[in-house]
Amino acid sequence: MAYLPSPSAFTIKHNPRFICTRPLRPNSLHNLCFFTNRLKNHPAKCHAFFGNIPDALEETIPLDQFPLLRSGYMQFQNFTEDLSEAQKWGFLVFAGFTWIYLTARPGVLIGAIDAYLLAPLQLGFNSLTGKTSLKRSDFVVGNKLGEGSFGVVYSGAIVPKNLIVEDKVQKGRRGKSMELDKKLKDKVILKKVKVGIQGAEECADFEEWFNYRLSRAAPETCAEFLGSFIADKTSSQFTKGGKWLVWKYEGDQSLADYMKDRNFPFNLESVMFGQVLQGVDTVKRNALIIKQVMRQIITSLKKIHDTGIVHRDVKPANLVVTKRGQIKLIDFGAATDLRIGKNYVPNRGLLDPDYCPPELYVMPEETPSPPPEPIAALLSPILWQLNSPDLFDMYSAGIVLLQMAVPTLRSTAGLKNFNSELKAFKYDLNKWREYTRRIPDLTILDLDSGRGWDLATKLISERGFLRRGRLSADAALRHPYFLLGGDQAAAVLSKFSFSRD
Ligand SMILES: Nc1ncnc2c1ncn2[C@@H]1O[C@H](COP(=O)(O)OP(=O)(O)OP(=O)(O)O)[C@@H](O)[C@H]1O
Repeated sequence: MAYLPSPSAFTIKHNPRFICTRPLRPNSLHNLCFFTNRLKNHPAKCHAFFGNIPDALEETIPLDQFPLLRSGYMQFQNFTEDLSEAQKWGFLVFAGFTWIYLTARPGVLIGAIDAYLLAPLQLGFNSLTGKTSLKRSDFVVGNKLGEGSFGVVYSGAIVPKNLIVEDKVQKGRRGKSMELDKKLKDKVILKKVKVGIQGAEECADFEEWFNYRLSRAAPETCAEFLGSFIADKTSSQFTKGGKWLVWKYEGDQSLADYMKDRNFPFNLESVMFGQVLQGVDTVKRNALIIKQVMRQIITSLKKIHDTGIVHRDVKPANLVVTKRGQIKLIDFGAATDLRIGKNYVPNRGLLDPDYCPPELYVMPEETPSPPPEPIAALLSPILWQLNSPDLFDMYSAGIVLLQMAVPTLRSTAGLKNFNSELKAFKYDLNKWREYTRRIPDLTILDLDSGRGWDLATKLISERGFLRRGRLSADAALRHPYFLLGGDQAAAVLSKFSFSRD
C-alpha cells in the first residue's frame, strides 16, 4: 500500500497502489494499515512525521486508477531514493526556484496553460456556441462614435433571428424605425477596420487577440468581446471583405464624457453610489467618487499587468462607465503583451502624448525585437523585473487622477499647459505645485493629510534608479490613499440599496 505524501507531511514506505490525500498523524499510523478489505490485506509500513491522519477511507485514492500518476510517483521515488541528503536539498531548492520563476510576473506557467489549453478550449467552445460564426446580417449599424487610426467605431445592435432589417428600416418613416428600435434590444459596439490603410489589419488582429486573451484572464476589466466577422457584401456601412470587431455595448458614456460636464464628479455619484452619500459634505463626496473611480482603474490595471499586458493608452476616453458603475477598459489596439512580445515593436510609440510618460516607450529603446514566443515567454520574468513595463500605464493613471481632482486640468488646453510646465520642472510634481503660474485647486488631493497628493506624486514622476521610482498598481492599492476605504463601504452599501429597489 502506498500514500502519496502531501508536500510537507510524511514519507511512507510502500507498495504504490494507493495515494492518501491528507497528511497523517503519527499516533494513529497503525490505523492506516487496516482501512478496507484491500488495505487490510496489504498492511503498510509507514513512517509519518506530522500532519493529520485521514479520517475515512474516502480519503485514500487507489493509485491503480491513475496509471500515469502511479508511474510518475514511482519514478520520483526511485529517483530520490538514490540521492544523498545534500542532493535532495539541492533538488528541492532547484524545484522551488523554478516554481518561483515560472509563477513570477508575467506568469510563464499560467501563460503556457492559457496559450496551449485555455485558448484552444475557448476556440472550441466559441465554435460550438456559434460565437465565431458572426456575420454581417447579425447586426445593424447606428451612429458613429469615434474614429481612431485604424478603425471607425459605431454603435449598433444585434438583429433578432426572426427579423430581416433591410426590409424594415425605411428612411423618413419614424413610426417604423421606433418600432424597430424596440426590437433591437441588444446594443453592441462595432469597429470597422479601415481598408487600404497600412497596418490597420495588423492592429485589428492584435486588438482581437488582446480581447480574447483578456476575456479568459481578466474578463471583468474590459468590455465584453463578442467576436469578429468579415462583411460578405457591400451595403450601407459594410464593404465586402472588410473586417469588423464587435463588443457588447457597456455604457453610454466614457469617463472623458463625464469629465466634460461641469457637474463632474457629481454626475457619477448616482451611478457609483446611488443615494448613499447624501448628508456627506460636498468636498468629501467629490473625493469619495474620485477615489472609487481610481480604485477601479488601478485594480483593473493590476489584473491586466498580472497577465503581462500593458495597455499603453490609458486615458478617460478609453474608460467606459457601465450602468452599474463599473469602469471598463476599452481600446486594446496599442496594448502589448510582454510575456510573449505580442505587439511589441521597439521604438514604436503609438501613444497619446497628453497621457504618455516621459520615457515614451514601454521598454528601453535598446531592447531588441522579441525572439520566438516560447523563448520570449521564458525570458519574460527577467525582462519584467529589469524594466517594470507596467509603470508606463501607472503614469497615465496618475494623470487621470490629477485631471479628475483638479478642475482646471480637465480641458484639453489645461492638460497641455500642465504637461509642458511639468516637463519644464523635470516631472517633479511638487515643484510644479510650487511654481506653476495658475494656482490649482488641490483641495480634494489635500484631504486626509494630503494622501491623494502623495499618491499623485508617486505616480507622476520620472523613472528613477533601476527604472523604478513610480508605484506599481499593486503598490498603489496599498497606498494610504486607498486604505481608508470610505468609497468601498459606500459602494457596498449602494449595492444593497440597489438590490432592495
Ligand atoms: N464596449 C463599449 N461600450 C460602450 N461604448 C464604447 C465601447 N467601446 C467603445 N465605445 C465608445 O466608442 C468610443 C471609441 O472607441 P475606441 O476608443 O475603441 O475607438 P478608437 O477608434 O480606437 O478611437 P480613439 O483612437 O479615438 O480612442 C469610445 O470613446 C467610447 O465612447
